[in-house]
Amino acid sequence: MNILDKIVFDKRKEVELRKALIPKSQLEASVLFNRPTHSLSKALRTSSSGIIAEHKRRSPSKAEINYNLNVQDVAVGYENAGVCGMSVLTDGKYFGGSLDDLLIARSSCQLPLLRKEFIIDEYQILEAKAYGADVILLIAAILTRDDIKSLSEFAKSLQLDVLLEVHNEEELHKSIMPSLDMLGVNNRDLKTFNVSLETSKLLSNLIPDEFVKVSESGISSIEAIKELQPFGYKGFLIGENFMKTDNPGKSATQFINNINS
Ligand SMILES: O=C(O)c1ccccc1NCC(=O)[C@H](O)[C@H](O)COP(=O)(O)O
Repeated sequence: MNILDKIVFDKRKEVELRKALIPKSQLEASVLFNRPTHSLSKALRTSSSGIIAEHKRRSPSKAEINYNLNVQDVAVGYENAGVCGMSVLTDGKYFGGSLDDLLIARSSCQLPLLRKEFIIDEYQILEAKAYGADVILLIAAILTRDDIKSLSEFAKSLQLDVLLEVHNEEELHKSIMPSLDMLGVNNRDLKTFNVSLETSKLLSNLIPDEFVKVSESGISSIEAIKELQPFGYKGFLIGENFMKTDNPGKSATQFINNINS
């Protein structure tokens, strides 16, 4: 079983337990559930940097990245740096994250927040809304076209933006539909962990113009951003490069200042 299959296998069991613990009606009745959301795709269209900065303690490809930070400091630091949005990993087992991280980020900043999760069930979208997310991620590698359609339409009905992630042409072709806002190309192969910016370049002209293009993973330099911009990318999801430092907000500030100089 590859790592992605293993994550999804574990996630199915986790979601069933979560559903038994907190009924949907309780999520729908929560304070944050009916708040207005902030659109990440709209913010990216007009942003000069397009940085979506991630909170990520560990990952299957890197093991530990940073356990010495608190989410509030990271969120405030990213907001002060002028990032366009923040991604919060909520998977516990493989990334050391939680829904509480999302809630703390929500209470700490006004940025559009992406729930970075392996979403396979509508219940997780209700959780995303109840814990303060503005955007959900759908990963084409773990979903059928029918799943992508029903989950994205459900997210849109809750005024959430949808970022659909692909890694190859086949995933892209099966996924394109009007209920998506952003198409993300993951430069990391989630089965082998190989990273190459060429993936974003190769797939860019296959993404229709109505979707905001986001390049994800393995971005660690201004040169990478400058290389990807001519291919139409407006969003750049960066995790480890900021999170491996003592002060991710400061790293993001320096990064953004260099993009704009
Ligand atoms: O990061 C991993 O090792 C990973 C492994 C398996 C599934 C997903 C994984 N990462 C999720 C992400 O997409 C990244 O956290 C995100 O794009 C930021 O990447 P990076 O800047 O390289 O930390």
